[in-house]
Amino acid sequence: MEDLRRLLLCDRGLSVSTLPDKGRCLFTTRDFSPGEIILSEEPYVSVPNNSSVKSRCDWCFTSSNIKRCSSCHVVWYCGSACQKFDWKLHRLECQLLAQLDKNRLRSLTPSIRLMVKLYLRKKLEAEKVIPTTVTDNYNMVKNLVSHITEVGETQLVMYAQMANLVNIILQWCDLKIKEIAENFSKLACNAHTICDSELIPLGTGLYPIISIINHSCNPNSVLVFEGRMATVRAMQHIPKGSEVLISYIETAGSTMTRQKALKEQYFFTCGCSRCIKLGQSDDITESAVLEGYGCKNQTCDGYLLRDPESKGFVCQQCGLVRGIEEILEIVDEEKIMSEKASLALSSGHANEALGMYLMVEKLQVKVYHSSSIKLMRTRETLLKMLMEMQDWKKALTYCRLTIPVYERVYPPIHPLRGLQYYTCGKLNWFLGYTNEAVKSLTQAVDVLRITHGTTSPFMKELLGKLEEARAEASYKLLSMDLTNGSTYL
Ligand SMILES: C[S@@+](CC[C@H](N)C(=O)[O-])C[C@H]1O[C@@H](n2cnc3c(N)ncnc32)[C@H](O)[C@@H]1O
Repeated sequence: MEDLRRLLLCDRGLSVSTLPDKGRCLFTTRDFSPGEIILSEEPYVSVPNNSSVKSRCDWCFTSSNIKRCSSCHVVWYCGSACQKFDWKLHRLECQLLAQLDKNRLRSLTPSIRLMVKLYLRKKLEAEKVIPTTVTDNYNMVKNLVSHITEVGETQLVMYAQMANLVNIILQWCDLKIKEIAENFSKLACNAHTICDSELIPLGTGLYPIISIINHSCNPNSVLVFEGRMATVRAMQHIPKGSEVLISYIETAGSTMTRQKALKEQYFFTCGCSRCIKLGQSDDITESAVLEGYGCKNQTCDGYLLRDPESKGFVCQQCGLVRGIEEILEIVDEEKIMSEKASLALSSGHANEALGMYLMVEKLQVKVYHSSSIKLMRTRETLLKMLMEMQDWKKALTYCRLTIPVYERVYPPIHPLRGLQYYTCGKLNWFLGYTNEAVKSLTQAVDVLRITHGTTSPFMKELLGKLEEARAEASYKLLSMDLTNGSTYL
């Protein structure tokens, strides 16, 4: 820990301190500017979320040109370079996986594989096959919080079952189920979901230094990935002596929803600048808007609060009372339709699912506030489906409908907000709305150059698109001037 402190302090303008209510915390020892890289780290161990429909390279996570390992038939690689990087560890894993029967292979989830890889890495470090560094060694894993004493019984039983399976796979006589179970608990509150630049999950990785970073619902930094490499970037000016904070959860929800998610998975009560407002009048309003019902009068955009005197909710804008029974009737209908729609979508009946999601949206418009998160999620699903069907016009309509809610629930610099502007820009571009495309792509660049940097292939593509759109907008303007000019002649 002392070595780590010195290393981080000297090289990166960071230091590790321990606070009684938070445990280890990462602090800055110099200023960081918006978009600046605070920390980059390779995973200690990682694993892709492979499924029967899509597999990825075990090292770099690409899904292109991958081939299955010819010995174990479980792990995939995109080429000999990635296979070589992974070979020291996979050589051992390969022998173990090759021995598993069909039933065992079916229970080989990404979490189980990650744990097997963790123990194999520990063994290879002990045997000096894999060299260790101050920031890359099993002691870093030992230092992670597990919260094992706070884990509920059902979860403990599940960890024990998973530990048993790891034990069967490894076949080591000195392994203790209790220790493996505790390591599963560590993974639950320390491992990170590896995503692509568009924040689509690809797998899971354990990044021991990044795991020192605590959470805030109003973070000053963001975690993004390029392949397996994780990078924490400053989202704003971070003065020397500040704590580096990222968000562990989806921050769009109400304070109560966020706190519930943090308590359930990470066992703490967040005391960030947003969470301390819990129960204050602004917080109650925001929660009613985001997760509550809308006014019965469709032309009124008021939010509703429960009327303690009557059996209903009162619109805080026009005073209209809405009965609980009427609300529940629509909510029930919406729930049933949502379940059917999701089933149709997962069974590959895209057209049927689209019709159902449109009905869900109609019901949600009837019952929820216009800035409801549920309604926003349905519109995101519709947007995604329509894009897959290449119905750009309708997709743009739904994209536009989500933007005001994104602008309400996410701060100006937030990757999801930047990505939604990007989608809007691309759709405008496909449809030939050049000026709108320039506007949305500019908004996307303003956000994503800070959260994602400017050098990744993803960002280069975005910057190229913006340049193209700008050139076309200028060309159109010039042609219009010439046409107008010729009428005057
Ligand atoms: C990924 S670890 C972060 C590093 C951790 N503080 C440590 O000592 O290793 C996640 C755990 O840190 C603690 N934590 C993170 N953010 C916190 C916060 N804002 N307030 C209190 N505890 C927090 C919780 O115990 C949580 O389960």
